[in-house]
Amino acid sequence: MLTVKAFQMDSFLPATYATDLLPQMEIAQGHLQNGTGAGNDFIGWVTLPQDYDKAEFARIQASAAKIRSDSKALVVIGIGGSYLGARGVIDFLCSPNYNLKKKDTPNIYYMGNGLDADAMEEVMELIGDDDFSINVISKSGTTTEPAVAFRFFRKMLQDKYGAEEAKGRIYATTDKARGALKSLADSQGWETFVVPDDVGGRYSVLTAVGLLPIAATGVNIEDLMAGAASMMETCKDGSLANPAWQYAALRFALYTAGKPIEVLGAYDPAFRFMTEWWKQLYGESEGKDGKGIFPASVEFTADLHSMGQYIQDGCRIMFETMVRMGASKAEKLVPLDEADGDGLNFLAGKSMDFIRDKAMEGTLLAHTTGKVPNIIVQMDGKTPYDLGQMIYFFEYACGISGYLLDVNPFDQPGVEAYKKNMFALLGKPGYEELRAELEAQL
Ligand SMILES: O=P(O)(O)OC[C@H]1O[C@](O)(CO)[C@@H](O)[C@@H]1O
Repeated sequence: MLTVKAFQMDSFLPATYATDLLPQMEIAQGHLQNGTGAGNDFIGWVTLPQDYDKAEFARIQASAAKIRSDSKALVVIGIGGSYLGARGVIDFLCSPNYNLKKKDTPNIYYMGNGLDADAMEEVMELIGDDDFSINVISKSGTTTEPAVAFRFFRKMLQDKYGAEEAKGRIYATTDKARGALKSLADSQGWETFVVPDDVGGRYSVLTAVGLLPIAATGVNIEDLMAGAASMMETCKDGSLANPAWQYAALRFALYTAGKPIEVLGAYDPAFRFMTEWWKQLYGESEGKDGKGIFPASVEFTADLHSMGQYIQDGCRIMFETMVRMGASKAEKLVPLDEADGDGLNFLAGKSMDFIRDKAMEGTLLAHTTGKVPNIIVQMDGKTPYDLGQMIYFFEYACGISGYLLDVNPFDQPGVEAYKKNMFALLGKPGYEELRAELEAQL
C-alpha cells in the first residue's frame, strides 16, 4: 500500500500540525464522502473505481482490441484532463519511448493539446501510409484545440479510407448528451464513450477518457481500476491513518507556514507526464480566489543539474514531494574496468538502483538542510495496480486540500479568460464588441 512520509518535518512544522487540522479535515472528508461541499455535483470520481459502468468498460476493452487489430497508430486528440492522464499512465507503464519499441500494439500520437502546425504535420508524416484510428476526447465537445485537430485528422482518415470505412475508425469520448462532438458523433454513427456528468476533466483518467487509449497499448486496465478501488477503501477512513489525509495536512500546513510552491518529482523519467497530470489536477483545483499552492515539477536527477541550484539556494518558498517506486525491473550492474581511467571502479558491481538511491538520500538531506521540506510518497512498485492506487490517492488528497483551502476544488473559472479573448480575436460570431476592444490594445 502506498505510504506518505514526512522527512524531518519537526524543523518546519509544529508537532501538532496534523492534529490541529483535524476539525477541518473531518469537514473536508464529510464533503467528499457525503457530497456536502462546494462543487458537490462533480464528485462522481470518489466512488468511480467501484461503481463505474461495467458495460461501457467491456466496450472499451472491445474497442481497444479492435484498434490493436486494425491500426498501427492511434491519434489521441484531447487537451488538459482529456489528455494528460492517458499520456501520464502510458509513459509511466509502457515507457516514454513506447512509440519506438518493437510491438504489436499501435503507436500513440497525442494531438489537439496545442496549436502548432509543425507538430501536426510531423505526426501526419509519421503516420504516413500506416493504418490508423482516432480517439477524440472532449468533455465539453467544444474546446478549440482538439476540435481543430480533429478536423484535420478526420479529413486525413476520410481521404484514406472513404467516409464509410472512416466511421469505424473514429471513437469519440464526450458528454453523454450535449456538445458539438456528441451531435457530430450521433449523426455520423461513431462509437462513443461517456465522460460522466459528475466527473470533471482533471479527475477523469479512470473513465473512458483515459481508459480507451491506455487499453489500446495493452495495459491491464482492470488492474488499474483494482488499485484505485483499494485506495478508495483506504480513503474512506476519516482519520490520520488515511495517507491522503497525511499528505493534505502536510501540504496545507507547509503552505500556511510560508511555502506556497510544491515541487513534485521522481527519479524516473517515465514519471514526467504523471507530474504534468498532477499539475493540472492541483493547479486547477486549488489556484483560485487569490489562493493555492503553485504546483511545479522536476525530473531527478536530470533537474538536479539545472533547477537543483534554485531549490538548494534560491528563495525559500517551496517544499518537495518525491514519489518513490522501489526497485527497477532491470538490474544494471556497473562494469569493472581494469584501467579505471574514469576512477569509477569504486562503483563496480554496484547496481544503478543503488547509485540512484544514494543520490536520492543525498538530495533529501541537502534540500532539507537548505530549508526545503520533503514529503515522500512511497509506491509499492510500478504496476498498473500501484499506479491506480497513486492516481486515486492524489485525486482524493486534492479534494481534501481544496476544502482545507476553502475553495471549490471542482471548478476552473480562470481558464475562461483566455478562451474569450481568443474567440474574439479569431472573429467568432458573437464576440464583435470584445474583438474591437482587444484589438485596440494590441
Ligand atoms: O474535455 P474538454 O471539454 O475539451 O476540456 C479540456 C480541458 O479544458 C479545460 O476545460 C480548461 O480549459 C480543462 O478543465 C479540461 O481538462
